Amino acid sequence: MSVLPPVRRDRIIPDLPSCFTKEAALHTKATFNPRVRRACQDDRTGTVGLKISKIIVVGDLSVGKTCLINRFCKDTFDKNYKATIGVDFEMERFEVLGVPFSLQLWDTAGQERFKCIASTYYRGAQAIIIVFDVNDIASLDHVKQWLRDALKENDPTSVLLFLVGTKKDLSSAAQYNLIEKDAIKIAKEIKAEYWAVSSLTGENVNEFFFRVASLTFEANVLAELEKTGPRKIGDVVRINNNDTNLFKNPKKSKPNCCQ
Ligand SMILES: Nc1nc2c(ncn2[C@@H]2O[C@H](COP(=O)(O)OP(=O)(O)OP(=O)(O)O)[C@@H](O)[C@H]2O)c(=O)[nH]1
Ligand SMILES: [Mg+2]
Repeated sequence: MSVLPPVRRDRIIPDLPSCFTKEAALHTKATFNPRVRRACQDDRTGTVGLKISKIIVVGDLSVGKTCLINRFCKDTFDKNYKATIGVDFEMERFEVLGVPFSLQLWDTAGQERFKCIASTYYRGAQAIIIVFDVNDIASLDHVKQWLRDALKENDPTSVLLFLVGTKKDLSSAAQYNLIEKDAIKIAKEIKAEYWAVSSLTGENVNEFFFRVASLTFEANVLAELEKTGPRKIGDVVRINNNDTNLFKNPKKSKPNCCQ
């Protein structure tokens, strides 16, 4: 018997959503991998529907990490800045190709004094979302450092990377185009998929998280098929095995390493 309510209708993903730009995408295929589609049709997705995929969101202070998550999960926007202390998380349940799929979105602190608390929660991520503010070039310059820190706790060969520019509403088209060039260059260097969003207007926020859910789901199913059958040429498996069981409550307790 299921202990969970049905997935919200606006969290159902029947097709692979498009990338933001083909210039910096994890892949540019129009549909889900055929093996994944077949596995979903034939009910051969194993434990994928029972697990939670951990997604961590990192980046400089005040770039808009919390607002991004709140826009997607609660459809709210707060114009007042309240620093995240350590970490927080939200759960989002989807249905992808008819299979239930859950993401745990970990919102981490960008402020230096809370970073050591936050970094203890980096481990076991299936995707890392690195956030910068499109109006603040310094926050883009710090992206690689955030990635280095997050990868200390994760397997670089299996984790999916996303680079997200926020506060697009505050930028003129000319300013935005300028920083986009640099951002796409960095996204390509670090092999991340690039997105630009506004949590104030909601522009691209749902599209972005649907893409994160879809690509993480696809990687999970491919990893599951890898366990149960022979690999076929052309399949890309990028996932680790640190997912959490859906029926266990993640601990929110905070370590006391920071003063
Ligand atoms: N105009 C505009 N303001 C935004 C947007 N996203 C966030 N902000 C504002 O930027 C400030 C910081 O946002 P937060 O989401 O709290 O930033 P954060 O990255 O979580 O910061 P830390 O928790 O300290 O790491 C707030 O005043 C938000 O209202 C956006 O898309 N557009
Ligand atoms: Mg925050």
